[in-house]
Amino acid sequence: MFIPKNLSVNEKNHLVIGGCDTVDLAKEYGTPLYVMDEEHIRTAMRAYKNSLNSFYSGNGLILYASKALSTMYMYKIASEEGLGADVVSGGELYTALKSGFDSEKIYFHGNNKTYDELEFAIGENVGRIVADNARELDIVNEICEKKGKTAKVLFRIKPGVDAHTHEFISTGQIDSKFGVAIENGEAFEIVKYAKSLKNLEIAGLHCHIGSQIFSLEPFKLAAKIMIEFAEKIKNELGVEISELNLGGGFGIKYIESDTPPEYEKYIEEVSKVIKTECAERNIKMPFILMEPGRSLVGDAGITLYTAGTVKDIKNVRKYVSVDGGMGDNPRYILYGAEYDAAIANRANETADEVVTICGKCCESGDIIIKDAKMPKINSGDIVAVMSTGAYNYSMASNYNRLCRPAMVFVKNGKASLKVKRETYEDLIKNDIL
Ligand SMILES: Cc1ncc(COP(=O)(O)O)c(C=O)c1O
Ligand SMILES: N[C@@H](CCCC[NH3+])C(=O)O
Repeated sequence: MFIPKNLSVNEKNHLVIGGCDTVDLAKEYGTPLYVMDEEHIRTAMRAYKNSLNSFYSGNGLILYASKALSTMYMYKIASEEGLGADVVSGGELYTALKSGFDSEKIYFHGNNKTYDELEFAIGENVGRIVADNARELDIVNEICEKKGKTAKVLFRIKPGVDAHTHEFISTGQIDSKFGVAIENGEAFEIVKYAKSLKNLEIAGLHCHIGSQIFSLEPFKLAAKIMIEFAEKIKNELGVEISELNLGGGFGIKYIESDTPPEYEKYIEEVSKVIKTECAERNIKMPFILMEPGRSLVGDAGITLYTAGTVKDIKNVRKYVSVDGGMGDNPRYILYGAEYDAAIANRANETADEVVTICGKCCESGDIIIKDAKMPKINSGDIVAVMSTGAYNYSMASNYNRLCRPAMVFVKNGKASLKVKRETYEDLIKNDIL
């Protein structure tokens, strides 16, 4: 059982986050409940920014990869902290804009942006379109022609780097649906093609090699390959990039044995590679973008559940069912993801049982933690699952017509509701009899 550093235990033996007693939170807002530690998020954002200032003279911008947790309040925090945002759909873009986010600082991603989405993005003057393929360039060019605008584009490049992460979240290799590869010449061809389109301005290159990565080596290798490619298009096409976007992917601690390096180290090392490679190849040092998602919000969040059925199948397994599950956290069923948990109302008890914490959906794979080492859990206990801030709410579903949980942000002992709990009415609001 591992309790992240930003959590503590109070005199009632209750788990505390952002100065708030989690048992009180569960009482006031109900369960399941997503709880986000606002100060922790802001501190992580500042750490990224400060490192960029220290190691790359501030010549860059941190973009919040909002797919990790896309809510209006999250865009507000990112904006207040001076970050840009990476959005990947019309829906994320709409949410960001509705929160008042500066469209100039929005980078629009996606491997299959629709015509409508691109028209929306260009109409709203998003800062950059990160172009995935040649078809998309044609659409962007056509929309710009119609609107009398110019779009600034980056190209999503597959640098051919193995990120050593789960197959489903590995994206830098040639066999990936995202972007164009360097190794088969497609990347070169797309830059050449873009040059021929009159309503585009080539701003630079982008890569993203995967997610939940612990080793710095793949990031450094990707940066090197991207600068080599920048040199090639400069020499052979006369295209000089002004921006290099290195994506996100930085891993976080979900369980005790996870050991992510500090992001300061990551930015320091990658900056060194860029400086050296640019100097050697006579390339102008590009404006750098980084797109962390998980590492900004992942370990800032916990989910509170109420334990219900406890089923001890002698000599087989003990199951504790909670009032949520794969609907609010599908990461076990998708990736076999591992989590740690505590009993919020008896936080300091010794973990001397092995139990499987499962959800209430009609799927045997609806598990949150398999074989968790926990103190004895009784019906009615509040179970707090750690590090659920990223890719939980954003990937939540209404499977089995469960209502998506509420989300509160906590800070200095105060909680503020930022996403309301869905109601049965919400579930049927688009149904037609
Ligand atoms: C293009 C792009 N940028 C950034 C991210 C954020 O990744 P992470 O949450 O692992 O930092 C992703 C998701 O993997 C992505 O696809
Ligand atoms: N959703 C994934 C990561 C994919 C990141 C987006 N490309 C996860 O929960 O780990």
